[in-house]
Amino acid sequence: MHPPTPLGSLTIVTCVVDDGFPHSSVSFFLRVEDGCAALIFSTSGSPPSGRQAMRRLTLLVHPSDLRLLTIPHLLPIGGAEEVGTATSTTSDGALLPVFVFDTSRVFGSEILASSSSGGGGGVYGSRKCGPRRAKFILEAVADLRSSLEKRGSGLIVAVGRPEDALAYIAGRAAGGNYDEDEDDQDDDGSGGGGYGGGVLRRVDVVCQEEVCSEELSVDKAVRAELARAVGGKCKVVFEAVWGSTMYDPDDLPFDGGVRGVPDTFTPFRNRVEGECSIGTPRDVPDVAGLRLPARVRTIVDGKGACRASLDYMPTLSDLGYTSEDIEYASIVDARTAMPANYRGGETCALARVKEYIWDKDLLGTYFDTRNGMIGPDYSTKFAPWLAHGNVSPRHIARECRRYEEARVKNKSTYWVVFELLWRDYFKFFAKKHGDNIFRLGGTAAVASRKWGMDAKKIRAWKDGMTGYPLVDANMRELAATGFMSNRGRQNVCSFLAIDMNMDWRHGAAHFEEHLLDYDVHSNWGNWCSGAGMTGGRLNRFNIVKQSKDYDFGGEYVRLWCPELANVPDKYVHEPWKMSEALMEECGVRIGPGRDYPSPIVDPSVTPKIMDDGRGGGRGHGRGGKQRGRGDNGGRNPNRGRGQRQDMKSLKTGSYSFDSKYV
Ligand SMILES: Cc1cc2nc3c(=O)[nH]c(=O)nc-3n(C[C@H](O)[C@H](O)[C@H](O)COP(=O)(O)OP(=O)(O)OC[C@H]3O[C@@H](n4cnc5c(N)ncnc54)[C@H](O)[C@@H]3O)c2cc1C
Repeated sequence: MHPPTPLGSLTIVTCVVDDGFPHSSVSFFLRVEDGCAALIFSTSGSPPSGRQAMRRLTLLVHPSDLRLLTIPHLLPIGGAEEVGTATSTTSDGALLPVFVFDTSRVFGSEILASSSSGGGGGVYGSRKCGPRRAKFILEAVADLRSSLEKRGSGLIVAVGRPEDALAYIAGRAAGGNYDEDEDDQDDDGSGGGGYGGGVLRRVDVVCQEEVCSEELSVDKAVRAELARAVGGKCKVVFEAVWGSTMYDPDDLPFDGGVRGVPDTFTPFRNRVEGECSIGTPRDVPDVAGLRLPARVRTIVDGKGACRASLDYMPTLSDLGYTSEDIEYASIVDARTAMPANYRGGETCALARVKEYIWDKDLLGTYFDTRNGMIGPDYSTKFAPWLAHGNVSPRHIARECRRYEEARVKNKSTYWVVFELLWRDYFKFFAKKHGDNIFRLGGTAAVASRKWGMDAKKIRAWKDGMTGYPLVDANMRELAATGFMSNRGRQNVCSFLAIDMNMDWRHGAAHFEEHLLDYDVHSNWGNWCSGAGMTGGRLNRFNIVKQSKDYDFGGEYVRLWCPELANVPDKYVHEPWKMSEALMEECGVRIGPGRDYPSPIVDPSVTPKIMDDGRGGGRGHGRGGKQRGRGDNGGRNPNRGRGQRQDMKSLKTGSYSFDSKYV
């Protein structure tokens, strides 16, 4: 272990998962600077004589990024440097990382129970974070702790309201001028860490810039609580720093920056690729840069209500999950498309990047395989790790470039970076449109559409019992594994929002509960767009045609709908067309209350919504994205015939790097 930091400064890194609607997660980084209470910073670990004043405290708040590689991104490089308005010095600093599980907004038995019941507290009857993703997050936090420990640091884990936990830790680090209750008094009665009320002059909060209102409300609460806890004695400064995208918003070539981002993807892509470059991640600080303060265990001893300590790690049960949830989260379905033995965390994320790109050499064929639905290798499966900041898109883009230089450069090697650009786009899009991405009428404020609401039908969609095998297979896969292919997502989204004409937000919230890779911007942006609520033409996916195009022999459908295992290929995507005799022959009866349901919506009827003049187009989707292979809008079912041609016409673009962070 590296020796504890010398007297001078302390950095606390706090990562707060706040994974609910419309949150993703939030990490807080807190730095105490320029002198501190002696008990904390003594190099010997024992208190020097006399009391020393803590003059400055900086909180760095960074959403979603559970990886060591996040830390350098937010730290000023060597010595004094401006971080927005907050000038800080790291040369003699110490880093105290903290992760808070938000049991007041995301986890916690009351939150989880109220949402799963579909009652007043729930968001469209779905929970903010299902147990499978919660398990992934726990693994990621444990991995981060282990990485930090290997570098002589550690990770404080806490539960509760982030604002309370941070204020508690800051208060104790500040010298006992904040305590949550009497029980926290030390034996010497000095309170908190027993520092006897050192004088804190300034608290800086530097956070990752948030985009959606719930995340912003957490920031606000943190600001208020810190001000309450330590603000009477010192100045509190809050600074937001952008992160988690390949491109910096400041570099965007649109008038008004993010506010000028086009509402369709193609013009965004063309200009960004032509005029911007991808930022380069910084190196992780060395051991000296990550050193823990002495007596850190005195500051956070696990005794407070938030249980903050270097050893504490909640269980799923502590987070409010039931025994059924816990059992469900532990089951690994052999049919999963996720890579074998995947786990949350940077270690596994980097291993998957290496495996996919280098060991299995799959990057060079991604464009041709990406529309698959079975197995770990048809697409990268990077999304769950990206969503939790276990790996950065900049790192992946750099690996793609390295691969191009070492092996081959082709459409596939470009296409992964192209997909990551979609991810960037949805974050910028969410920032531009704010909470409109969560509204029924979407960013285009569509008011004309008459939505249906049928709880039983929505339940059937969620349970994979719509009678449309491709939809049902995908929904069952999601429930059983927490993953669904992009092809599947587009189809089930279109089916719920257009064919079933149900409030699309039920679908988005269901995805939010179940997806391992849930990301507020990508999920709600894709749903809003898929439902046709971002403007432009409505892009309906013809489910039967899609089934035949992408699951020709029905292998995928049979995998997830075993009732259909013996149905002949000809009928596997339209089992309702079988005669009673054929059903008998292949051992499945189709119909209400039978082995497999009949179609929930009449396959012979084009959804009414397609007649409003917006349907029939292709390539609208997320603003002109043509991944639908020319999926037709429903009026002309043959329109998609030239799909493969369309695929070929998708043009390769380019990407370049900005070396300014190297
Ligand atoms: C209705 C709907 C909801 C979605 N919800 C999410 C979500 O919550 N989180 C999420 O990460 N992706 C979401 N996506 C996008 C996409 O389906 C997944 O990113 C992808 O399927 C994940 O698998 P992969 O990592 O193998 O992707 P790959 O095909 O290997 O793509 C590489 C990476 O590019 C990014 N990417 C690819 N397609 C998209 C896209 N359309 N939008 C944004 N980023 C993209 C992802 O980060 C992905 O990991 C959604 C798509 C739809 C249609």
